[in-house]
Amino acid sequence: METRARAPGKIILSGEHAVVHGATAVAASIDLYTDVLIRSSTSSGTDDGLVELQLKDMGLVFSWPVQRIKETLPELGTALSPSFFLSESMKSIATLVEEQNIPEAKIGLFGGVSAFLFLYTSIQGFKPATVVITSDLPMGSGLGSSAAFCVALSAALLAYSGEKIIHGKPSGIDNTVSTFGNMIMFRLGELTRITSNMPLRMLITNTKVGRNTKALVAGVSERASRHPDAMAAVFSAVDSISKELSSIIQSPASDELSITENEEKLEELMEMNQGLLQSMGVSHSSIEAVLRTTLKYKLASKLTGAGGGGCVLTLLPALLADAVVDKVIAELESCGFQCLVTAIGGKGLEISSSCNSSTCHPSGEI
Ligand SMILES: Nc1ncnc2c1ncn2[C@@H]1O[C@H](COP(=O)(O)OP(=O)(O)O)[C@@H](O)[C@H]1O
Ligand SMILES: C[C@@](O)(CCOP(=O)(O)O)CC(=O)O
Ligand SMILES: [Mg+2]
Repeated sequence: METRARAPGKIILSGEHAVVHGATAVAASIDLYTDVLIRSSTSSGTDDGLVELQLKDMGLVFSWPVQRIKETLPELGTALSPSFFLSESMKSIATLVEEQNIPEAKIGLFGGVSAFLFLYTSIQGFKPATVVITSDLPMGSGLGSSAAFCVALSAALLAYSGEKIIHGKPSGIDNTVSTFGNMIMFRLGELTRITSNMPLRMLITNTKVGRNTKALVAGVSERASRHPDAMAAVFSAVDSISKELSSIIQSPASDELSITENEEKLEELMEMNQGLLQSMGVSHSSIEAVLRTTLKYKLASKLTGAGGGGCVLTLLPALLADAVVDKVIAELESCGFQCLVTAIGGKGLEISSSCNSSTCHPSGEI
Protein backbone atom coordinates (compact mmCIF):
# COMPACT_ATOMS: atom_id res chain seq x y z
CA MET A 1 0.00 0.00 0.00
CA GLU A 2 1.18 3.52 -0.78
CA THR A 3 0.12 6.65 1.06
CA ARG A 4 1.14 10.16 0.14
CA ALA A 5 0.74 13.35 2.11
CA ARG A 6 1.98 16.81 1.45
CA ALA A 7 1.96 19.85 3.69
CA PRO A 8 3.03 23.43 2.95
CA GLY A 9 5.63 25.69 4.50
CA LYS A 10 4.69 29.11 5.83
CA ILE A 11 5.65 32.69 6.30
CA ILE A 12 4.99 34.52 9.57
CA LEU A 13 3.71 37.99 8.69
CA SER A 14 4.06 39.15 12.28
CA GLY A 15 4.59 37.81 15.78
CA GLU A 16 7.32 35.12 15.65
CA HIS A 17 8.96 34.38 19.02
CA ALA A 18 6.41 36.57 20.87
CA VAL A 19 3.80 33.90 19.92
CA VAL A 20 5.75 31.35 22.03
CA HIS A 21 5.16 33.71 24.99
CA GLY A 22 1.42 34.15 24.44
CA ALA A 23 1.26 37.05 21.94
CA THR A 24 -0.83 36.95 18.77
CA ALA A 25 0.87 36.15 15.46
CA VAL A 26 -0.28 36.07 11.82
CA ALA A 27 0.91 33.38 9.40
CA ALA A 28 0.09 32.18 5.89
CA SER A 29 0.92 29.04 3.99
CA ILE A 30 3.11 29.26 0.87
CA ASP A 31 3.07 27.03 -2.17
CA LEU A 32 6.26 25.17 -1.32
CA TYR A 33 5.63 21.68 0.07
CA THR A 34 7.14 18.70 1.84
CA ASP A 35 5.94 15.40 0.34
CA VAL A 36 5.90 12.10 2.20
CA LEU A 37 5.38 8.74 0.52
CA ILE A 38 4.90 5.69 2.76
CA ARG A 39 5.19 2.30 1.10
CA SER A 40 4.06 -0.41 3.51
CA SER A 41 3.15 -4.06 3.40
CA THR A 42 -0.56 -4.77 3.99
CA SER A 43 0.19 -7.77 6.23
CA SER A 44 0.12 -6.41 9.80
CA GLY A 45 2.21 -7.11 12.86
CA THR A 46 5.35 -8.62 11.30
CA ASP A 47 8.66 -8.16 13.15
CA ASP A 48 10.76 -8.88 10.06
CA GLY A 49 12.14 -6.28 7.73
CA LEU A 50 13.27 -2.69 7.96
CA VAL A 51 11.94 0.76 8.57
CA GLU A 52 13.72 2.80 5.92
CA LEU A 53 13.80 6.60 5.71
CA GLN A 54 14.90 8.03 2.36
CA LEU A 55 15.69 11.76 2.29
CA LYS A 56 15.70 12.11 -1.50
CA ASP A 57 16.87 15.75 -1.76
CA MET A 58 19.96 14.99 0.30
CA GLY A 59 20.60 11.52 -1.14
CA LEU A 60 20.54 10.05 2.38
CA VAL A 61 19.01 6.74 3.49
CA PHE A 62 18.62 5.63 7.12
CA SER A 63 17.27 2.24 8.16
CA TRP A 64 16.54 0.24 11.29
CA PRO A 65 15.50 -3.41 11.68
CA VAL A 66 11.95 -3.44 13.09
CA GLN A 67 13.16 -5.82 15.83
CA ARG A 68 15.82 -3.26 16.91
CA ILE A 69 13.19 -0.51 17.23
CA LYS A 70 10.93 -2.87 19.17
CA GLU A 71 13.59 -3.78 21.74
CA THR A 72 14.80 -0.14 22.12
CA LEU A 73 11.41 1.58 22.18
CA PRO A 74 8.99 -1.03 23.58
CA GLU A 75 6.83 1.69 25.18
CA LEU A 76 5.82 3.25 21.85
CA GLY A 77 3.32 1.20 19.87
CA THR A 78 1.19 0.60 22.98
CA ALA A 79 -2.38 1.83 23.45
CA LEU A 80 -1.35 4.63 25.85
CA SER A 81 -0.95 8.16 24.50
CA PRO A 82 2.52 8.30 22.86
CA SER A 83 3.14 11.86 24.08
CA PHE A 84 3.03 10.40 27.61
CA PHE A 85 6.27 8.58 26.75
CA LEU A 86 7.95 11.42 24.85
CA SER A 87 10.50 12.50 27.48
CA GLU A 88 11.49 8.99 28.57
CA SER A 89 11.71 7.74 24.97
CA MET A 90 14.04 10.56 23.85
CA LYS A 91 17.21 8.82 25.09
CA SER A 92 16.35 5.57 23.30
CA ILE A 93 15.45 7.47 20.14
CA ALA A 94 18.83 9.28 20.32
CA THR A 95 20.58 5.88 20.54
CA LEU A 96 18.80 4.65 17.40
CA VAL A 97 19.65 7.88 15.53
CA GLU A 98 23.31 7.89 16.68
CA GLU A 99 23.72 4.38 15.21
CA GLN A 100 23.01 5.88 11.77
CA ASN A 101 26.20 8.04 11.81
CA ILE A 102 24.63 11.13 10.24
CA PRO A 103 27.39 13.04 8.37
CA GLU A 104 28.75 15.94 10.51
CA ALA A 105 27.77 18.52 7.86
CA LYS A 106 24.15 17.35 8.09
CA ILE A 107 23.95 16.99 11.87
CA GLY A 108 20.93 19.37 11.94
CA LEU A 109 18.98 16.34 10.66
CA PHE A 110 19.33 14.71 14.09
CA GLY A 111 16.09 16.38 15.26
CA GLY A 112 14.21 15.50 12.06
CA VAL A 113 15.28 11.84 12.08
CA SER A 114 14.40 11.62 15.81
CA ALA A 115 10.97 13.13 15.14
CA PHE A 116 10.52 10.60 12.32
CA LEU A 117 11.26 7.63 14.59
CA PHE A 118 8.94 8.94 17.29
CA LEU A 119 6.04 9.68 14.96
CA TYR A 120 6.48 6.55 12.87
CA THR A 121 6.64 4.16 15.82
CA SER A 122 3.83 5.91 17.70
CA ILE A 123 1.49 5.73 14.73
CA GLN A 124 2.55 2.54 12.91
CA GLY A 125 3.93 0.47 15.80
CA PHE A 126 6.54 -2.10 14.81
CA LYS A 127 5.92 -2.59 11.10
CA PRO A 128 8.35 -2.46 8.20
CA ALA A 129 7.94 0.27 5.57
CA THR A 130 9.83 2.58 3.28
CA VAL A 131 9.25 6.30 3.79
CA VAL A 132 10.39 8.66 1.06
CA ILE A 133 10.65 12.40 1.77
CA THR A 134 11.06 15.17 -0.80
CA SER A 135 10.75 18.88 -0.11
CA ASP A 136 10.68 22.20 -1.95
CA LEU A 137 11.48 24.00 1.30
CA PRO A 138 14.95 25.17 2.29
CA MET A 139 15.67 23.56 5.66
CA GLY A 140 16.34 25.71 8.73
CA SER A 141 15.52 29.00 6.96
CA GLY A 142 12.38 30.20 8.70
CA LEU A 143 9.87 28.81 6.19
CA GLY A 144 8.59 26.08 8.52
CA SER A 145 10.24 23.01 6.94
CA SER A 146 10.19 21.25 10.33
CA ALA A 147 6.43 21.70 10.75
CA ALA A 148 5.67 20.74 7.11
CA PHE A 149 7.77 17.60 7.65
CA CYS A 150 5.97 16.67 10.91
CA VAL A 151 2.49 17.55 9.63
CA ALA A 152 2.89 15.64 6.37
CA LEU A 153 4.47 12.69 8.17
CA SER A 154 1.92 12.23 10.88
CA ALA A 155 -0.95 13.95 9.08
CA ALA A 156 -2.66 14.30 12.44
CA LEU A 157 -2.36 15.37 16.05
CA LEU A 158 0.96 13.72 16.80
CA ALA A 159 2.67 16.39 14.67
CA TYR A 160 2.80 18.74 17.66
CA SER A 161 4.92 16.21 19.58
CA GLY A 162 7.29 15.94 16.59
CA GLU A 163 7.77 19.73 16.58
CA LYS A 164 8.65 19.59 20.32
CA ILE A 165 11.63 17.38 19.46
CA ILE A 166 12.87 19.78 16.78
CA HIS A 167 11.93 23.13 18.42
CA GLY A 168 12.00 22.57 22.17
CA LYS A 169 9.05 24.88 22.89
CA PRO A 170 6.93 25.38 19.78
CA SER A 171 3.97 27.78 19.82
CA GLY A 172 2.07 25.49 17.42
CA ILE A 173 1.61 28.23 14.78
CA ASP A 174 3.72 26.46 12.12
CA ASN A 175 1.88 23.13 12.46
CA THR A 176 -1.49 24.85 12.44
CA VAL A 177 -0.89 26.85 9.26
CA SER A 178 0.76 23.84 7.59
CA THR A 179 -2.34 21.75 8.39
CA PHE A 180 -5.07 24.27 7.49
CA GLY A 181 -3.29 26.39 4.86
CA ASN A 182 -4.70 29.84 3.96
CA MET A 183 -3.99 32.61 6.45
CA ILE A 184 -4.47 32.46 10.21
CA MET A 185 -4.25 34.56 13.32
CA PHE A 186 -2.92 32.46 16.20
CA ARG A 187 -2.67 32.95 19.96
CA LEU A 188 -2.14 30.39 22.74
CA GLY A 189 -3.22 27.44 20.58
CA GLU A 190 -6.34 29.17 19.25
CA LEU A 191 -6.64 29.94 15.58
CA THR A 192 -8.84 32.43 13.77
CA ARG A 193 -9.01 32.11 10.01
CA ILE A 194 -8.33 35.29 8.05
CA THR A 195 -9.60 36.14 4.59
CA SER A 196 -7.42 38.71 2.92
CA ASN A 197 -9.26 41.57 1.22
CA MET A 198 -6.18 42.94 -0.49
CA PRO A 199 -3.60 41.50 -2.89
CA LEU A 200 -0.54 40.47 -0.85
CA ARG A 201 2.67 40.01 -2.82
CA MET A 202 5.72 39.04 -0.83
CA LEU A 203 9.32 38.57 -1.86
CA ILE A 204 11.14 35.97 0.25
CA THR A 205 14.91 36.32 0.47
CA ASN A 206 16.89 33.42 1.86
CA THR A 207 20.11 34.74 3.42
CA LYS A 208 21.36 31.12 3.32
CA VAL A 209 22.77 31.66 6.82
CA GLY A 210 22.02 28.45 8.72
CA ARG A 211 20.53 28.65 12.19
CA ASN A 212 18.67 26.54 14.68
CA THR A 213 15.12 27.39 15.72
CA LYS A 214 15.44 25.54 19.03
CA ALA A 215 18.51 27.58 20.10
CA LEU A 216 16.94 30.91 19.02
CA VAL A 217 13.65 30.20 20.83
CA ALA A 218 15.61 29.23 23.97
CA GLY A 219 17.69 32.47 23.68
CA VAL A 220 14.52 34.61 23.66
CA SER A 221 13.18 32.74 26.73
CA GLU A 222 16.48 33.34 28.56
CA ARG A 223 16.34 37.06 27.74
CA ALA A 224 12.72 37.09 28.97
CA SER A 225 13.73 35.53 32.28
CA ARG A 226 16.58 38.06 32.71
CA HIS A 227 14.33 41.08 31.90
CA PRO A 228 10.75 39.94 32.56
CA ASP A 229 9.06 43.36 32.61
CA ALA A 230 10.84 44.79 29.57
CA MET A 231 10.27 41.62 27.53
CA ALA A 232 6.59 41.41 28.58
CA ALA A 233 6.21 44.93 27.10
CA VAL A 234 7.95 43.79 23.89
CA PHE A 235 5.63 40.76 23.56
CA SER A 236 2.58 42.91 24.26
CA ALA A 237 3.67 45.37 21.51
CA VAL A 238 3.99 42.43 19.08
CA ASP A 239 0.50 41.25 20.11
CA SER A 240 -0.94 44.68 19.18
CA ILE A 241 0.98 44.69 15.87
CA SER A 242 -0.42 41.25 14.89
CA LYS A 243 -4.00 42.25 15.77
CA GLU A 244 -3.73 45.50 13.78
CA LEU A 245 -2.06 43.73 10.84
CA SER A 246 -4.82 41.14 10.71
CA SER A 247 -7.59 43.77 10.78
CA ILE A 248 -5.90 45.75 7.96
CA ILE A 249 -5.58 42.63 5.80
CA GLN A 250 -9.30 41.90 6.32
CA SER A 251 -10.57 45.46 5.89
CA PRO A 252 -12.39 46.20 2.61
CA ALA A 253 -10.03 47.84 0.11
CA SER A 254 -11.75 48.18 -3.23
CA ASP A 255 -9.86 51.01 -4.96
CA GLU A 256 -6.18 51.65 -5.60
CA LEU A 257 -6.02 54.45 -3.02
CA SER A 258 -7.30 52.34 -0.13
CA ILE A 259 -5.03 49.42 -1.15
CA THR A 260 -2.02 51.77 -1.12
CA GLU A 261 -3.03 53.21 2.26
CA ASN A 262 -3.35 49.72 3.71
CA GLU A 263 0.00 48.68 2.23
CA GLU A 264 1.68 51.69 3.85
CA LYS A 265 0.23 50.72 7.23
CA LEU A 266 1.40 47.11 6.76
CA GLU A 267 4.89 48.31 5.85
CA GLU A 268 5.09 50.38 9.01
CA LEU A 269 3.89 47.44 11.15
CA MET A 270 6.45 45.14 9.51
CA GLU A 271 9.22 47.63 10.33
CA MET A 272 8.03 47.90 13.93
CA ASN A 273 7.88 44.10 14.26
CA GLN A 274 11.43 43.84 12.88
CA GLY A 275 12.63 46.41 15.45
CA LEU A 276 11.08 44.35 18.25
CA LEU A 277 12.61 41.13 16.88
CA GLN A 278 15.96 42.90 16.96
CA SER A 279 15.37 43.76 20.62
CA MET A 280 14.65 40.06 21.27
CA GLY A 281 18.16 39.36 19.92
CA VAL A 282 17.17 37.29 16.87
CA SER A 283 18.24 39.56 13.98
CA HIS A 284 21.55 38.97 12.18
CA SER A 285 23.99 40.95 10.03
CA SER A 286 22.77 39.06 6.91
CA ILE A 287 19.17 40.06 7.72
CA GLU A 288 20.27 43.69 8.25
CA ALA A 289 22.02 43.59 4.85
CA VAL A 290 18.75 42.53 3.15
CA LEU A 291 16.85 45.29 5.00
CA ARG A 292 19.37 47.94 3.85
CA THR A 293 19.12 46.77 0.23
CA THR A 294 15.30 46.72 0.08
CA LEU A 295 15.11 50.10 1.86
CA LYS A 296 17.08 51.63 -1.05
CA TYR A 297 13.98 50.82 -3.13
CA LYS A 298 11.66 52.15 -0.35
CA LEU A 299 10.48 48.61 0.38
CA ALA A 300 9.78 47.39 3.93
CA SER A 301 11.09 44.05 5.18
CA LYS A 302 11.22 41.90 8.28
CA LEU A 303 12.72 38.54 9.16
CA THR A 304 10.28 35.62 9.10
CA GLY A 305 10.46 32.54 11.31
CA ALA A 306 13.11 32.19 13.97
CA GLY A 307 15.65 34.68 12.55
CA GLY A 308 19.41 34.46 13.20
CA GLY A 309 19.81 34.21 9.39
CA GLY A 310 17.15 32.31 7.43
CA CYS A 311 14.54 34.17 5.39
CA VAL A 312 13.41 37.81 5.13
CA LEU A 313 9.97 38.98 3.86
CA THR A 314 9.58 42.08 1.72
CA LEU A 315 6.15 43.50 0.88
CA LEU A 316 5.81 44.15 -2.86
CA PRO A 317 3.08 46.82 -3.23
CA ALA A 318 0.43 46.08 -5.88
CA LEU A 319 1.46 49.08 -8.01
CA LEU A 320 5.20 48.38 -7.84
CA ALA A 321 6.58 48.03 -11.38
CA ASP A 322 7.92 44.57 -12.33
CA ALA A 323 11.14 46.28 -13.49
CA VAL A 324 11.76 47.46 -9.89
CA VAL A 325 11.09 43.96 -8.51
CA ASP A 326 13.60 42.56 -11.02
CA LYS A 327 16.19 45.17 -9.96
CA VAL A 328 15.80 44.43 -6.23
CA ILE A 329 16.06 40.70 -6.87
CA ALA A 330 19.17 41.19 -9.04
CA GLU A 331 20.84 43.30 -6.33
CA LEU A 332 19.98 40.82 -3.56
CA GLU A 333 21.18 37.86 -5.63
CA SER A 334 24.43 39.67 -6.43
CA CYS A 335 25.09 39.65 -2.64
CA GLY A 336 24.76 35.86 -2.65
CA PHE A 337 21.16 35.73 -1.35
CA GLN A 338 18.45 33.62 -2.98
CA CYS A 339 15.07 35.19 -3.85
CA LEU A 340 11.73 33.39 -4.11
CA VAL A 341 8.41 34.88 -5.16
CA THR A 342 5.70 32.52 -3.96
CA ALA A 343 1.92 32.50 -3.76
CA ILE A 344 0.55 32.98 -0.25
CA GLY A 345 -2.42 31.32 1.43
CA GLY A 346 -2.77 28.09 -0.56
CA LYS A 347 -4.09 24.72 0.52
CA GLY A 348 -3.04 23.00 3.73
CA LEU A 349 -2.37 19.31 4.35
CA GLU A 350 -3.44 16.88 1.61
CA ILE A 351 -3.45 13.08 1.90
CA SER A 352 -4.10 10.36 -0.67
CA SER A 353 -3.88 6.57 -0.46
CA SER A 354 -3.72 3.83 -3.05
CA CYS A 355 -3.24 0.10 -2.90
CA ASN A 356 -3.11 -2.65 -5.46
CA SER A 357 -4.38 -5.44 -3.22
CA SER A 358 -8.09 -6.31 -2.86
CA THR A 359 -7.54 -6.94 0.88
CA CYS A 360 -6.31 -3.50 1.82
CA HIS A 361 -8.46 -0.85 3.50
CA PRO A 362 -6.83 2.52 3.05
CA SER A 363 -9.31 4.67 4.97
CA GLY A 364 -7.71 6.34 7.99
CA GLU A 365 -4.43 4.48 7.57
CA ILE A 366 -1.06 6.08 7.04
N1 LIG B 1 12.56 17.11 4.74
C1 LIG B 1 13.11 16.94 5.95
N2 LIG B 1 13.72 15.76 6.26
C2 LIG B 1 14.28 15.56 7.48
N3 LIG B 1 14.32 16.49 8.47
C3 LIG B 1 13.73 17.67 8.22
C4 LIG B 1 13.10 17.95 6.95
N4 LIG B 1 12.62 19.22 7.01
C5 LIG B 1 12.94 19.70 8.25
N5 LIG B 1 13.61 18.79 8.97
C6 LIG B 1 14.14 18.95 10.36
O1 LIG B 1 13.83 20.28 10.79
C7 LIG B 1 15.02 21.05 11.03
C8 LIG B 1 14.83 22.50 10.58
O2 LIG B 1 13.84 23.05 11.40
P1 LIG B 1 13.93 24.52 11.98
O3 LIG B 1 15.30 24.78 12.57
O4 LIG B 1 12.77 24.70 12.84
O5 LIG B 1 13.82 25.47 10.69
P2 LIG B 1 12.58 25.65 9.65
O6 LIG B 1 11.39 24.97 10.26
O7 LIG B 1 12.41 27.12 9.53
O8 LIG B 1 13.02 25.08 8.34
C9 LIG B 1 16.09 20.34 10.21
O9 LIG B 1 17.39 20.60 10.70
C10 LIG B 1 15.67 18.87 10.36
O10 LIG B 1 16.07 18.36 11.62
C1 LIG C 1 10.21 31.42 16.30
C2 LIG C 1 8.87 30.70 16.08
O1 LIG C 1 7.81 31.65 16.37
C3 LIG C 1 8.70 30.26 14.62
C4 LIG C 1 9.81 29.36 14.13
O2 LIG C 1 9.66 29.10 12.76
P1 LIG C 1 10.81 28.38 11.90
O3 LIG C 1 11.12 27.06 12.55
O4 LIG C 1 12.01 29.30 11.92
O5 LIG C 1 10.22 28.24 10.53
C5 LIG C 1 8.78 29.52 17.05
C6 LIG C 1 7.36 28.95 17.23
O6 LIG C 1 6.36 29.67 17.04
O7 LIG C 1 7.27 27.76 17.60
MG1 LIG D 1 10.76 25.00 12.31
